[in-house]
Amino acid sequence: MVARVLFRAVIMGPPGSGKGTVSERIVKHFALKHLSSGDLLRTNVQNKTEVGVIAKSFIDQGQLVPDDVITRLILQELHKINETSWLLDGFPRTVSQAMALDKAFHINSVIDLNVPFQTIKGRLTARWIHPASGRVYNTEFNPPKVPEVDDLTGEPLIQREDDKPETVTKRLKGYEALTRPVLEYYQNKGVLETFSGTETNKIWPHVYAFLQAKLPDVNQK
Ligand SMILES: Nc1nc2c(ncn2[C@@H]2O[C@H](COP(=O)(O)OP(=O)(O)O)[C@@H](O)[C@H]2O)c(=O)[nH]1
Ligand SMILES: Nc1ncnc2c1ncn2[C@@H]1O[C@H](COP(=O)(O)OP(=O)(O)O)[C@@H](O)[C@H]1O
Repeated sequence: MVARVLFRAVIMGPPGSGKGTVSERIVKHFALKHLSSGDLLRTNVQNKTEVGVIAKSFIDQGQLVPDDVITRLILQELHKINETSWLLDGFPRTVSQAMALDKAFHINSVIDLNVPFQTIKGRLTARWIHPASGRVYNTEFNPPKVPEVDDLTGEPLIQREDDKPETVTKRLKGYEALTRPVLEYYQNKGVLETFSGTETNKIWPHVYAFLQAKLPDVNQK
């Protein structure tokens, strides 16, 4: 019997850099399960779980949820998909989270979307999401077929409370202070792969080529 080799990847980048958009494309081509910390937290907030109630005030203020809360939540989810290759989006966001993740799993690659802050700000005010699936739209870049309606389910789209300009500014500052050191952490481990640019459509072919060298494309015609 051939042992199955699991591939564990993380996608990083400032808020609005395109992590969700690129992740959607990655999972269309490669057999990776996508786990987004933001989507998971929003589901918890909506369902008013214990974690959701704690997380809500931090998210609304553009602050990170405490390390112990998010780390427990994510590791619990990852253990549920232990037999699968995965792509983790939005976690880790602090060095302490990265160290906790390292203790539990070996990370093969970290994809870093390096998009200038100036480019990001305008994108987020035009972002609309379908909360149940995590599908992401943009009124200019990838509008839904019908305004404010999800293409696949026909359900309403929403704008995130934390995509207001003043909250975005806070989130970007938080990224600089707390998350940038995580890039250095992974750089030192030799697993960081940075993709720089201002447009997802130009960044994507490079991300695709990088992954294709490591994984079979399951969507190839
Ligand atoms: N104008 C523009 N918008 C983009 C581009 N790539 C993604 N977006 C939109 O920018 C917003 C943020 O992207 P998202 O994937 O949610 O970023 P994340 O916060 O890193 O997960 C969404 O509304 C996307 O549809 C791009 O190249 N140009
Ligand atoms: N790893 C994490 N650590 C702490 N807080 C997190 C983490 N992931 C998500 N959050 C919280 O959820 C919010 C939304 O996250 P996310 O959807 O990933 O935003 P974006 O895609 O715009 O970067 C963050 O601003 C933060 O409050």
